[in-house]
Amino acid sequence: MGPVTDVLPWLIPLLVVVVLGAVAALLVPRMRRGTPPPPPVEGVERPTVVSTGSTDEGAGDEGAGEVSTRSSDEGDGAPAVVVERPEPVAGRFVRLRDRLARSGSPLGARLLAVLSRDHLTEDDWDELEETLLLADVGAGPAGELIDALRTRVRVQGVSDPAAVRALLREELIALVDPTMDREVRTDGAEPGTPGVVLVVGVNGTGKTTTVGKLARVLVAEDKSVVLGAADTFRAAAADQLQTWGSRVGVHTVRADRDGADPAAVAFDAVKHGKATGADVVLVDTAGRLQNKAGLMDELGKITRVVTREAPLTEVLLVLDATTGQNGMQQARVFGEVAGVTGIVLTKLDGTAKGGIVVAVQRALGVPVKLVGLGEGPDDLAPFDAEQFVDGILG
Ligand SMILES: Nc1nc2c(ncn2[C@@H]2O[C@H](COP(=O)(O)OP(=O)(O)OP(=O)(O)O)[C@@H](O)[C@H]2O)c(=O)[nH]1
Repeated sequence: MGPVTDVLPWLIPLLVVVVLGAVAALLVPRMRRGTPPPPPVEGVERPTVVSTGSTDEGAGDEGAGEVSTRSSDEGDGAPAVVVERPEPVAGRFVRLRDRLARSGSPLGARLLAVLSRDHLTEDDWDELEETLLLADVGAGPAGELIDALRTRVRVQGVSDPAAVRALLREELIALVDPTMDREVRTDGAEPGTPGVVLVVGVNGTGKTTTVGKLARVLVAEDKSVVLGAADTFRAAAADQLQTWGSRVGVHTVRADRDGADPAAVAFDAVKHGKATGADVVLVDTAGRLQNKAGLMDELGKITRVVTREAPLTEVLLVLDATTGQNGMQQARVFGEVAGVTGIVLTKLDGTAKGGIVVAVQRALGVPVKLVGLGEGPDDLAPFDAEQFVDGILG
């Protein structure tokens, strides 16, 4: 064989590898870019704020809903991006409620253990009250529950464990208050405007995660959503939010530098949502609680600026259920400065402090609307008083 025929068997595969490499080098950056930026919004001059889509991966890997493909809808010929289909909202609390009873010594089990004793003594009633206080129900509501139970046990002469359990269930439901309106307001307040949900709370409570999970709830309800990354204080917060959004094909408006004006980002997000006919804009904020005046300035400015475009329809305060009385203090400050209309209690999974639901509603006079029951992307559920009580009774 001649030199050419000697070389051919390895030269051909080599050429194929080189050509494939060149094609991949052209395509991969384009795919990474994912959903292209939205059309420019008239009247927005601030060059510091840019709108970007992304196909990043990895926000909370557990329990993702079904995966489907949907083409990016901007029509510039960009390749299809993979988006997830979030789990339906109906039935979420039932799926997740067992997690309420999973903590070391569940509230319901401890209450029932005392209530099932024969002839309840003063000490037994004190023990019941103490159990409620340890679960962060708060002194007022705990006293009310004990008084109501004592009266009913005495008047009705209840001793059968099933009947005692039924009484306790009724009284706990009354305490959580099933009559409160827990709907998250996501419909636009005026024709042609999106619903605008401002999400506030201290860093680390699960605020950004909650905005991401809430976007999935809305997508599961076939709503079109825009996210505003107005937490410009922590560099990674906007990336984290964008990652959540991109997993369900939701666009994020964010600043191109750390420390940009949060109000400008919030404004641009709402303006973009309005211009593109989105149903809902969710705005994540930084919520640094260094002092009340600073917080009031920041949230006040965001509210003023955003409402030039569209009225706020909901202000959700995110609270970490595991922080007990500290959380209550934060709740009061935010309640005073931010006009909170609903509470999201996160990390209710695996805490014995479920009573915080009652305490925080009393302190702020607004309902718990959503609860976080895990780190999975669809572990956020609309709150329901009866399901909650059944969860803590186990
Ligand atoms: N177990 C559990 N963990 C949660 C829940 N919600 C959020 N987390 C976790 O709490 C941690 C903090 O969440 P983030 O969303 O980053 O908190 P943040 O309040 O936005 O903090 P910043 O972005 O710094 O403002 C993350 O590890 C979340 O996975 C929940 O309902 N249950």
